[in-house]
Amino acid sequence: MQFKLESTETFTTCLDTDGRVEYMPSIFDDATSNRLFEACLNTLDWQPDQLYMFGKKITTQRKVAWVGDQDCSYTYSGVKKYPQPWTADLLWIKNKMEALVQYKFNSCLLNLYHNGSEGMGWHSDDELELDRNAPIVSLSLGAVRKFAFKHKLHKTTHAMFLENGSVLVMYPPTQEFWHHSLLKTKQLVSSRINLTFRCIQLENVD
Ligand SMILES: O=C(O)CCC(=O)C(=O)O
Ligand SMILES: [Fe+2]
Repeated sequence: MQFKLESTETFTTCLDTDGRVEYMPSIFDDATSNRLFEACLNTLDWQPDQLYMFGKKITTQRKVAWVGDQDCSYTYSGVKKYPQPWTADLLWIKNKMEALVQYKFNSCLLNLYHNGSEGMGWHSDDELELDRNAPIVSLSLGAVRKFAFKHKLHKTTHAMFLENGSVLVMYPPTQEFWHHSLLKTKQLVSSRINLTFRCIQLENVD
């Protein structure tokens, strides 16, 4: 399947203190984004996420799929994950993202939000396995959703909408200083898939 990459647009800098976050809308046109959404939805093994909140195990409505090189494993919210193999579509997307930020990724965490009642709470992507010097590239497919950053110390917030086919890049040391969240909404919204391309340091993996 051939996909179209929109001509290069410029990044908007959303955050430039204690890290750097850049947003680029329309990396893929709508038709391509929709095809990629369907491809991810239909070809990956989606599982509920499991996390611990106040010591209690929670199973989310939101679904996750973890994809990566064979030797990658990853601890997410205290649970060890083994990756699914890359599909041709995901490898194609990975190459585009790598060209965009000039960095190589070995894994991708995908989240599927069925509607506005599903989101992701405040956190930072600072797991020990992650290469702290690598950017995290986040591609959004499907419904437009609000995403926000909150500074860990002075609690300043920055919010933005992540559109179909857009990319948000979080450069180091953003994760050290800021939490981020995908906010829930009472508005009627269709489903959304988010892909975060990450770089796992293999030396730290047992
Ligand atoms: O859905 C999103 O845009 C954010 C997902 C996220 O923060 C994560 O996967 O760590
Ligand atoms: Fe995150």
